[in-house]
Amino acid sequence: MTDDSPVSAYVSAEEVQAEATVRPRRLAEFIAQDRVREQLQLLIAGATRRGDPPDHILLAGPPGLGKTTLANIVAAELGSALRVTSGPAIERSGDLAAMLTSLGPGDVLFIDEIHRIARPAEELLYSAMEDFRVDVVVGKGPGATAIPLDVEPFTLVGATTRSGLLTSPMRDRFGFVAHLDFYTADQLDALLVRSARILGVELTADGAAEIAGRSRGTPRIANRLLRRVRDFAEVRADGVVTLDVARAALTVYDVDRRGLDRLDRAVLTALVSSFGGGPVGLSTLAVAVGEQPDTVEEVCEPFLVRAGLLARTPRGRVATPAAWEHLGRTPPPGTFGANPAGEGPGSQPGLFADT
Ligand SMILES: Nc1ncnc2c1ncn2[C@@H]1O[C@H](COP(=O)(O)OP(=O)(O)OP(=O)(O)O)[C@@H](O)[C@H]1O
Repeated sequence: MTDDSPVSAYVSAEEVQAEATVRPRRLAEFIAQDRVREQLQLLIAGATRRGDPPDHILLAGPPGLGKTTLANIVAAELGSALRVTSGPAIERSGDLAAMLTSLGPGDVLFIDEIHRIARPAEELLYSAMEDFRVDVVVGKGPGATAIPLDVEPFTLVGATTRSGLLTSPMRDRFGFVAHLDFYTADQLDALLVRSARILGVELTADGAAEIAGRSRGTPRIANRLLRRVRDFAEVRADGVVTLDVARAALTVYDVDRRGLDRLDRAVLTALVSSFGGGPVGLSTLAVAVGEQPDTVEEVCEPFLVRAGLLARTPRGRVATPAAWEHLGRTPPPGTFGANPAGEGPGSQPGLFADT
């Protein structure tokens, strides 16, 4: 899967507007993630009763699961203004200091990809989060002076797809950490019904279930597939998204019944057809599908592993029996997972392993 794939979890610039149309505005409209919703609701209600801004909030989880949406919702529920930036956009700590000192009382500052913030800016953020104060350094060398500036009490909402990369001083300053999980097909079904209503798309129950099943547990992908299927329904059918329309449309977009795209399937097919199911090293596998190892590792593999189709073993990548089955093939005896004691390609140590 590449960034422009219909099942990429990343959002393109053109999609921002389309996403905004269906973005839930209030906690009550936010589908699933019940535990996180309940915890946030308590946090917001408690703070509102006391008249203080709530603790700083860290939202962790893979792309497209609703972190930006929740940041917007927190501000809306508090009736506060939202200021938005991202870790990579904060190049100099002075930029962050300017942003912090211009916040109004109770504002919500959303920093997306907070794990990518530069170290000097991160250090500035510590004192802002803890003491509502920043020290701005003026001048250089021995003559440099730190000027303390007050920051209005605010709530920081940080979002990260890589919570493991956050430093512990950073993580410790968040009073509330929420981990977002992938959505079940039923939850995505409900989400699609809601989005279809907002977009004015007629969607049958089996049409919704078909799209939900191919959406890789991710709301962003579900909404995107709905838009693609709507195009197909309007151009090639009578506008209604039925099971047949959804299937035909998603075939055109190369998204299979489990949500795999062309590259995902190429990886599995190479593994099964060229390497007997593995184990095979990452770089060998990447060459076989004509992609960079990074793309295979970071873009395809997380979903294939989560879907139980590929395993990363110390000896290399291995297709699971489910992968063989998904490709309509029968795994030979002794294939990984099929016969733990067995023989066959999967049991030959080091075969094809290069990394
Ligand atoms: N629980 C939900 N209910 C309804 N819609 C949702 C939900 N979660 C996400 N969405 C929709 O999915 C899309 C992606 O969500 P969002 O932009 O919040 O994801 P994200 O986790 O911030 O992604 P990224 O990490 O890439 O910024 C949006 O259009 C949003 O409306």
